[in-house]
Amino acid sequence: MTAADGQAGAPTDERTGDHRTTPLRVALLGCGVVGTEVVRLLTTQADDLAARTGARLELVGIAVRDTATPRDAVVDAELLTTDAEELVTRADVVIEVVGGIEPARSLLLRAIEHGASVVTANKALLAQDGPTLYAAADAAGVDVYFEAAVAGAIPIVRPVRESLAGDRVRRVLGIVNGTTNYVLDRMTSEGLDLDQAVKEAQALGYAEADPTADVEGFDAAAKAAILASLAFHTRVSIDDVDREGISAITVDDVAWAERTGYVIKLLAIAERRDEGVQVRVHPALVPLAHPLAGVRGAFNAVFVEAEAAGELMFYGRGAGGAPTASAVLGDVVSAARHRVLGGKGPVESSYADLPVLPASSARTRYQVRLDVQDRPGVLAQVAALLADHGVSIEAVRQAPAPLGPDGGDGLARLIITTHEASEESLAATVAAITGHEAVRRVLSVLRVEGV
Ligand SMILES: NC(=O)c1ccc[n+]([C@@H]2O[C@H](COP(=O)([O-])OP(=O)(O)OC[C@H]3O[C@@H](n4cnc5c(N)ncnc54)[C@H](O)[C@@H]3O)[C@@H](O)[C@H]2O)c1
Ligand SMILES: N[C@@H](CCO)C(=O)O
Ligand code: NA
Repeated sequence: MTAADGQAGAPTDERTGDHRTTPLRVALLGCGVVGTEVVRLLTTQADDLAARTGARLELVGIAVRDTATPRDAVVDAELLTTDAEELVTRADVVIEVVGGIEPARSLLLRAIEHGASVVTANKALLAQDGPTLYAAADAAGVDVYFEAAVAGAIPIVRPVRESLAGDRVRRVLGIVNGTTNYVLDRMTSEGLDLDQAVKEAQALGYAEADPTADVEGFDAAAKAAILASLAFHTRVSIDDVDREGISAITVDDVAWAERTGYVIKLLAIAERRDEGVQVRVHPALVPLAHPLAGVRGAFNAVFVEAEAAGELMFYGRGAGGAPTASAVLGDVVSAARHRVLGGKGPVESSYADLPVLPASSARTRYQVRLDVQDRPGVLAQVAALLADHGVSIEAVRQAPAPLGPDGGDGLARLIITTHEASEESLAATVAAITGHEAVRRVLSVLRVEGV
């Protein structure tokens, strides 16, 4: 089937307003949390989708691992197949919601070779090997769409790739992983420990098949790489992203954050510097007054700072079957419209080819929490260690250290917030502080962002 099939002169379906009577063949790969909701939308919105695209979207097959697995009633058992390789050769649009690198990559490449446009939610694949897919699609004259791969339902890929194509993006700062935001939120509001909160996120369908991808920041790093590539017209892979997850964050960290006017969030940060771009994912203290601090539960939010546009904020559901399926269907409609009316979606833009800078080039503020001997001169000695390393103090708070298993008597807790410092000088400072005889323990070192 070619785009020309649906152009002027084709008959119009009176009920739906279709410009053509030949349906577009849609193949679905994967029928899990997202796939099931994609089927539901394709089924329940069939007439509207036909009117919006100009052709009926006919689901011609659903590739699954096991056809005997019990499924939602919306899934027609007749459409199930375990032969994904065959299925992708007989579709105009292939939707991939299997996840992982293989066989998703081979199946998408095969679909493209056979002339299908593809829609994927697979950030892991795009962040590792997106350019291979983009090049294949470009050569075949078909589309690759991936709105669902970053921040689920939130329109963010399209705005960065298309709406801001005439501007210069300076910085992207986002909460792009629903699971970790949910977990940190539950730790903050309910005092749950990390494992309990992860189990809840899994039960709610937010977490990846292996929640390590969420907890250790791999999922957010993949999204950061995709966003950075789009924002800076430069190839950024997941290997370029400096990544730290939330597994070391304790209920104590979360409680102290709140006491000092912050909330802990896992942030994805992509910045344009004079020398190149810097992309990182890590937990950070966000001031309670900052709009990102109010992003609760599994919600996501992305700030984009562009030279002409100024600050933009995108907010909504970043995970879950139905929200993610919404983004998938939006892409399916775009790809299908091109099939009907001709034309093509955006291709990869990597012309700027900026260097990706190492993590050590990042400059940010830090908060260091430590217990010290409560005697004259200790605070001055600790302050001198920061000064020796060129790290400027913004604020110091002191409180009696809470009694712990090894006692708290005679100890004071210091919470030191710094001005901007390089990662290198901060690390050297913390090493010096840790080695000081009056310091009992350094409890945490967290970056402060969004100030
Ligand atoms: N769940 C979310 O909130 C969410 C949000 C955004 C993006 N995504 C992405 O969407 C994709 C799917 O996520 P999900 O949550 O639906 O995962 P899932 O684990 O619920 O579903 C994936 C399905 O694919 C099936 N599968 C695995 N290998 C297969 C193969 N070779 N052929 C056919 N089927 C196969 C699995 O059996 C499973 O049913 C992933 O790339 C994920 O990163 C998920
Ligand atoms: N596991 C991901 C799904 C959305 O990509 C999350 O928690 O945000
Ligand atoms: Na999105």
